[in-house]
Amino acid sequence: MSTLHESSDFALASEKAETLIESLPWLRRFRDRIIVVKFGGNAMVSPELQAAFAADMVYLRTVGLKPVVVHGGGPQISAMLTKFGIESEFRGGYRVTNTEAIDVVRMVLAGQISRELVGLINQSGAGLAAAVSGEDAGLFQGRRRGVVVDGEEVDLGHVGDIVHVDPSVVFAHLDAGRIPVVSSLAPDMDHPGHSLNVNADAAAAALAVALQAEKLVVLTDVPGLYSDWPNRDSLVSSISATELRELLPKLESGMIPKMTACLDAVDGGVSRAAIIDGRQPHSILLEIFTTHGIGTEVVPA
Ligand SMILES: Nc1ncnc2c1ncn2[C@@H]1O[C@H](COP(=O)(O)OP(=O)(O)O)[C@@H](O)[C@H]1O
Ligand SMILES: CC(=O)N[C@@H](CCC(=O)OP(=O)(O)O)C(=O)O
Repeated sequence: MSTLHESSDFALASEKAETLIESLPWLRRFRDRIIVVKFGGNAMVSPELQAAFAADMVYLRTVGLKPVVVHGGGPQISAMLTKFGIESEFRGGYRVTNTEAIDVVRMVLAGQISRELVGLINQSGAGLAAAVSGEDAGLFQGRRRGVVVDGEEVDLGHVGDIVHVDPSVVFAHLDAGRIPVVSSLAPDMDHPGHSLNVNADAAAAALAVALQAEKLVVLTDVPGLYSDWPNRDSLVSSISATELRELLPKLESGMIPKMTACLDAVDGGVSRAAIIDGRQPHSILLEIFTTHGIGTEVVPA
């Protein structure tokens, strides 16, 4: 037998009901809208968090939104490269990817992480998830890029930008009621038969623009963008595209591709972009369905 503690149970129940009611305008606003969700490798820190993420995607789809997942896997790629004895380094936030490394990148992204996420989503919502690599069905076309670090041009090897997106395959999955899970690889359009390693933040932004998504949400391992990193008092709750453009040259490492992606998305017509803490279970539900959201939001203008 269990007993009721009337006042505390009542308060807790009221709080839960208020949260549900708070979600109502957001359920209306986002109904039938596409949300691109970037799930970073650093946010996939435990099986529990991955399972919570998968359940969140099923929740979003079930209440009428259209989530599209773009996953990362930086730390997992690094671990596999180490296992194979292949060296890799990051320059300007991007992995230098030689001919040996690109095979490992593809194996980890499309062969391991994508499969795991599809499996987890399908455990929560049978048959909802479908894996799509950027190399499939003409989804992405890429072009090699270098990066300028301290004024010097650095060759990144098989690393590229997405220069063309054909989102038909993603729309087809969405129309069929599925949750597409996209890996950030692209065919190298200048070197047929070769693949490019695309930063997953950049891939998510390019896809969000092509789909004209309502929102891009990036899950990572910090609560959001710090304007004066690593000063923990400088967490930004909202920033305009103009302010972000000014801040961008002062940013470091992992935040450079992430904030560039948010800026590209908003400049490309996506209404909003947000960076949130993927280590907090169900953070995406709080971001989408509460008035103040969490993390850092990037807004146009
Ligand atoms: N200004 C900043 N604000 C927040 N995090 C920052 C900043 N500058 C650098 N970082 C680093 O960026 C990391 C997130 O990028 P990254 O490691 O590439 O994550 P992910 O795997 O999610 O893409 C954070 O863990 C943090 O260490
Ligand atoms: C060019 C480049 O750096 N590609 C990334 C692709 C994976 C990725 O972006 O994963 P996260 O989102 O977890 O960082 C890499 O090789 O790590």
